[in-house]
Amino acid sequence: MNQFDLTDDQRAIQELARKFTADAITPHAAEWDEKHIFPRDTIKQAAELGFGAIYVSEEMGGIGLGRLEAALIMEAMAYGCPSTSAFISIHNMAVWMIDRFGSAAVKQKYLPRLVTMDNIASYCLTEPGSGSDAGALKTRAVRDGDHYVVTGSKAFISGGGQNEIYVTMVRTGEDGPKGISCLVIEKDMDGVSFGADEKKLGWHSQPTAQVNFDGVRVPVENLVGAEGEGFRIAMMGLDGGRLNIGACSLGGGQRCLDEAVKYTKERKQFGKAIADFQNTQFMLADMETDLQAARTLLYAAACKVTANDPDKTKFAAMAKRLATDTGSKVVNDALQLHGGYGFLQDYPIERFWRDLRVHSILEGTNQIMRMIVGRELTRQ
Ligand SMILES: CC(C)(COP(=O)(O)OP(=O)(O)OC[C@H]1O[C@@H](n2cnc3c(N)ncnc32)[C@H](O)[C@@H]1OP(=O)(O)O)[C@@H](O)C(=O)NCCC(=O)NCCSC(=O)C1=CCCCC1
Repeated sequence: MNQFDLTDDQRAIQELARKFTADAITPHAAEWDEKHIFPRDTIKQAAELGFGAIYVSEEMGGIGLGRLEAALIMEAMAYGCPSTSAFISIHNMAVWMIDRFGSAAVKQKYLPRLVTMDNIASYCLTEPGSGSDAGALKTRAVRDGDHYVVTGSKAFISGGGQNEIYVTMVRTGEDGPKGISCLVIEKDMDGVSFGADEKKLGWHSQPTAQVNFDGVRVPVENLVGAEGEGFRIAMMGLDGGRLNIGACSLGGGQRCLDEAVKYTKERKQFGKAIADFQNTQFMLADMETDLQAARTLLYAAACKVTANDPDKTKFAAMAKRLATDTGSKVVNDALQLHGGYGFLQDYPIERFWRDLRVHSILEGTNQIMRMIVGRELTRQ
């Protein structure tokens, strides 16, 4: 695997995440998928390694690492289960928003229970009527004394109904991105309710549900950043989230490549291992090449986001687009190389095929990623 000039510390965190995956994730992932088990205990074990607060400073209980280290962790965990890795990534994105933009009071109130993952955070931007056009969201928060009164609904929320904390983008002002603010809302606040657990193609180890707010009274101190800064904060959160979703595709894709190499060396047809046919070798060669290329771009993008480089949003979008498209292509080719067996649940490929499919849709579709890159290139 590409080491991209990793430091000793980065290799150590990668090894820690790989060992955790081999011990605690890989042996159980097929069962979580088949029985739709949400592995809260395993997630708690991940938090004990610091994986619930990757970007949070050590004084606040986190491990204070950067975007490349986070990508290494997510990539390693996705080798066992892309769904569980992505779920932990989303929590980290929401926690980063609180840690980076929250007041001292809001950080003190929420971070101690989030870093341990005793409470888990959801990221609430998408609504039934606004997906790609996130700036058109309608959930309204009206100021009433020292509270906001929140009314509206959020759709496709990972952890919806299970998580305790909802980092929610709401409209406090004018139409469009500038009227949006970010609020921390708790599951147990009066007026919070949830839709049914969505039935999905993949990502079975995590719940997904609509979250509804019906006149929920949220203390003003739960505002993250100033009024009107919510869209920018949400987008900055997604710059990091998109890297991690890309990393999950790379980890899942690597697992499928490794499975395909193993299978084609064992499977015999026409009197020899199918790995000895040129067609197989060309396919495996392209899978390896494409994964390495996407990984190199993703790690470079991660360094740019950590450094707050002016090009960071463009690089995160390019990396998310390339890594998730590559993951989808690699898992599809791995399934083809497994022949009919790839279509059966006896082999892990079909689970990865289902889990990786959504990565080119969520946290910004790959069409929106191209739009971001195109806009940056043509900006006057
Ligand atoms: C790119 C986009 C389409 C942009 O839109 P517009 O044209 O309305 O807004 P525009 O004019 O581009 O911008 C407004 C202000 O905002 C600043 N800013 C934007 N990005 C950033 C950024 N990255 N960093 C800092 N500032 C940013 C921008 O500069 C502007 O400010 P200014 O007016 O200049 O002062 C945006 O809406 C987007 O991206 N959609 C995809 C949503 C989408 O990705 N969901 C995913 C939801 S989450 C999800 O899918 C999950 C699924 C599973 C569970 C977890 C979550």
